[in-house]
Formats: sequence, structure tokens, C-alpha cells
Amino acid sequence: MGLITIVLVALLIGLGIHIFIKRIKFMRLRDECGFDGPPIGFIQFLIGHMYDIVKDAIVNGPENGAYFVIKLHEKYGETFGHYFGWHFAVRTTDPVIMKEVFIKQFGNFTDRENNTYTMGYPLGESLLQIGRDGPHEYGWKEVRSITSPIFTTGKMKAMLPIMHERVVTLIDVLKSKAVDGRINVDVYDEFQALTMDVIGRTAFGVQADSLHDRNDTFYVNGRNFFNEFTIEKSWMLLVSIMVPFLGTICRPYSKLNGYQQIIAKNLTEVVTERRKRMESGWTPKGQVDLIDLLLQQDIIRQQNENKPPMHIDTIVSNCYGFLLAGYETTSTALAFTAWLLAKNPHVQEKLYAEIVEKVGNDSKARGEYDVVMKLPYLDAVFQESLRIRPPVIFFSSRTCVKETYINGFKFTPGTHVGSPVHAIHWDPNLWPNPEVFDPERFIDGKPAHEMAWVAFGVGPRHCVGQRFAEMEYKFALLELIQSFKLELTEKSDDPLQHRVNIVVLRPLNGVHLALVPRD
Ligand code: HEM
Repeated sequence: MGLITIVLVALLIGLGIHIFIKRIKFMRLRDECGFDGPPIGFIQFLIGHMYDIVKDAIVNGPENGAYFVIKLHEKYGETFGHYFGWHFAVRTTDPVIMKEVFIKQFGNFTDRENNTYTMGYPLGESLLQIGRDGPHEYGWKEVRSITSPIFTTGKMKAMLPIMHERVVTLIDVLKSKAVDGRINVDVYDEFQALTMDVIGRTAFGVQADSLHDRNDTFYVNGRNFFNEFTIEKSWMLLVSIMVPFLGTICRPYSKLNGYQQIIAKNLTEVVTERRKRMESGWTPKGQVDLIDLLLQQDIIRQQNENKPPMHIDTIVSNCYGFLLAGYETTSTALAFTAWLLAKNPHVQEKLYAEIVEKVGNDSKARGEYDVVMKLPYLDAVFQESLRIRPPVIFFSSRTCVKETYINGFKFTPGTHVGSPVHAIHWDPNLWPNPEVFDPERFIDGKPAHEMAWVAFGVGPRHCVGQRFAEMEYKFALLELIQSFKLELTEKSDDPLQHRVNIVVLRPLNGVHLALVPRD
């Protein structure tokens, strides 16, 4: 054996021993910080409890994905720790710890839970994932400060006509599908086309028409991305979580990355054009979309703070983030609600009665923000639907950036902390008979405490698009219920099955219903 070979072998052995010792130290972190949690065997030592999650999905089927974390809470209490590949993650539903992490000590938990996939372009620069230090000279705080003003009530009202036109188109499309006075459809598919068109038109500046054409490029790429965004289908996501540095290397070669690069490329062209238009003095008036509003906020920031324009990648990433956040979530919320209303006709009829009484056939009132957003029973249905079937369950998460102690537990930099929304919303101590769909809960009473209803997250990093989502949901549901009676059919799931796709909860088999026109 030559000298070089001996040196190389010695180096490799040294590196192996170094990684091994580091890993042993890392595996002791949970005990050192005072958390209980699932056992650590040989496999968990190598790849963490991701193994248990994947095994559970294979053994029990994807429809049980949401219950894995609930079982862990039942066994190890409100707060426990487990290993996600090379990350240590704490899961908590304890309202005191949640309040500290998400609100009071936000400065110690500014960043979102992340991995080498979500940190890459375009996702990593969007508000969804950006940390306190972004790839350019600004981070989450600056991006949030230009993004929040585009979701004010005033801006929503200006965007409403684009959204409302699509909602009316959806109803026309559905009516055109009637056979013998009934429309048998997968409403999830229809709502996905609606939300894709709305986000395409408001955030991407494209005249997406997925409602009429399911081959629309925008729709196809968006859907492909979401269908691929699961741990079973995307090996790259799994690698990014389990072995972060390999995730960075493999990322460019994955299918998932391919879909998002196509969308980002198209979007870069639109943003470049729009920026040129705005730099030449054009300002958004009348009907506006999110790109124009974002670029306008950036100009205001440049003037007020004497800063250079934000990098085009940041603007593109944020519009892309709006697609991710706005397409799947709202369509899922609407589809879950449609099923819940079909299953509970007394709730559906009460909602219909409110719509007839307060809005009737007054087409002006039906398109009016202040009227629709303030219908009390519609609001109760919205809140209860998102309680019983929250579309986003694993995204209320943070990464600790500064060591701190909460309730006797130690949190060290790099530790992930997440609060599974469904574990809170399905807790019988907070919501008696949690499996019963009962909008009256939100008319007669209030949640047990401020952390008991967290469908849009908590604190300064809560969902920035909540108003947008609520507006789209309420206008779409109002038109749907005014036009049709929803019924379950022999094709409907009963009970409704769901599955987890990374952070979202979505119907497993679509939502097949019969729509019976009311007139
Ligand atoms: C029913 C629909 C929606 C639900 C249930 C939902 C839920 C959530 C949740 C749980 C979070 C994490 C909050 C936290 O960490 O505390 C979040 C963040 C976010 N959402 Fe939504 N969302 C919805 C729709 C939307 C829409 C329509 C948009 C934009 C058009 C949007 C944009 C965002 C963004 C950008 C963030 C990251 C905020 C930040 O980190 O500062 N969401 N959403």
C-alpha cells in the first residue's frame, strides 16, 4: 500500500470517527434539553425518526398520516422531541410554550423549520421559508414588511373583481355539467381549478383559465408539483431531510425542482416586464394584482429607507410562494367544507337561509366585500370547517436561533419547534366532541384560549394571506350554496378520508358530490 493510500484511509477513518462522535453528542441533546420522546435504536441513530414516519405511512396507509403525531402526543405528552434526519425537532401543543415560541420570544425563534430543499431557489427566498438572513442583504423582516401591506382590506377589495369573476365562471361551468338536473363532480378538482386561476391571475399576471381547460400549462405544472410534493414520491425531499448536504447536491436533478424551475422562469419574464413598466412611472390603479402591489411596496421601501430595489429573485420567489400557499390550501378548505355541508344538511340549510335573507338575489351585495365577509353564519362555517379539517397542519413551525429556556426545557440554536394544528383542533379538552361538525361553537362561544384555534398560525409569522384566503373561500362558498344543494353520492367517501402531503392535509380520493341546482 502506498503512502498516499495510507494517508487517505487514515483521513477517511478519522472523518468517520468524527461524524460518529458528533452524532452521539447530537443524540444526547434531547435528554440534555429535558424532552421525552420516542426511542432511539440503530436506524434512528443513523437517520432519525423519519424512518418511523415513513414506516407508519407504508404499514398503515397514507390515510393515517395525520394520526402519527397524535399518537406520539398521547404517549409522550403535550411536548416531546424527536429526530428528523439531522435535525432535532420539538413538537408542542402546550399553549404556554407556544405563546413563548411564537409570540413572546419570537426574536429567539425567527426562522421557519427548513431543510436543504426548501432553502433553495425559489422557495428559500419567499416569505414562506426565508430566514432572518436571506441570500441578499435582507431577510424575513424586510420581506414581510413589503408583503404585509399588499394584503390589507383595501387591497383585497381592489383585487376582489378578478376573484369574483372566476367564482361566477366556476358556477357557470358547474351548471353546464348538469345531466338530468344533477351535476356529479369531484368538487376538489373544480376548486383546484378555481384557486389556480385566481392565484394565476392575481399573483402571476397570467390569464389562467383552468376552469375551462385542464391542460392549461400553468395548471399542469402547479398540479404536478403538488402531486409530487410527498415524501413517498420525492426521494429528493427525503434525502434533504435525512442527509442535508446530499439534498443540496441532488436538488437540481429532481423532478420536483424541474416543475418549479419552469414556473419560476415564466414568472421572471412577467416580473421583469412589470418592473420596467413601473420604473417608467406607471402606478397600479383600479384592478390590481399581487405582482404590481409587491413591486409598488418595494418602490415605497426604496424611497422611505433609501435602499436599492429588492433582487428580482426575491420578487419572483414571493409570487411563487403565493402560488404554493394559495392554490392548494384554499381549494382544500373549500372541498372539505363542501363535503361537511353535504354530510350535515341542517348546517347547509341554515347557511342557505342566511344567504337568502341577507344577500338574496341582490347581485351588488353578493359581490360586496363588507357584506359577504361579515355574514355571521358563513363566518362560523368557515371557522368550524378549518377547525375540524385544517388544510395546513405542519407548517406552524420555527427554528431556534438563540439559546433559551421555556418551562424548564432548553432550546438550542438549530432546534426545530412545531405545533401540529390538527392535534390542537381535535383535542377533546379544548373542543368537546371534536369530531362533530358544529359551527354553533363559533356563534355561542369562544375558543378555550388564544392557542386553541390556529388554522393560520400564530404571532408575527402567522399566515400573511389569511384575508385573501378567507375572501376567496367566502365568496366561492356563498355562490355555490346559493346555486346548488350539495349531496353525498355512492361515489363519495364516507367518512371522508384524508392524507398528509408534507405540511398540508388534503382529501385522499377527491370529494365526489352531487350538486342539485336550486332554481
Ligand atoms: C385556507 C387557506 C390557508 C391556510 C389554512 C393557511 C395557513 C397557513 C399557516 C398555518 C401558515 C404558517 C403560520 C405560522 O407559521 O405561524 C401560513 C403561512 C403563510 N401563508 Fe398561508 N394559509 C392559507 C392561504 C394562504 C394564501 C391564499 C396565501 C397567499 C396568497 C398565503 C400565504 C402565506 C405565506 C406567505 C405564509 C408565510 C408567512 C411568514 O412566514 O411570514 N396563505 N399559512
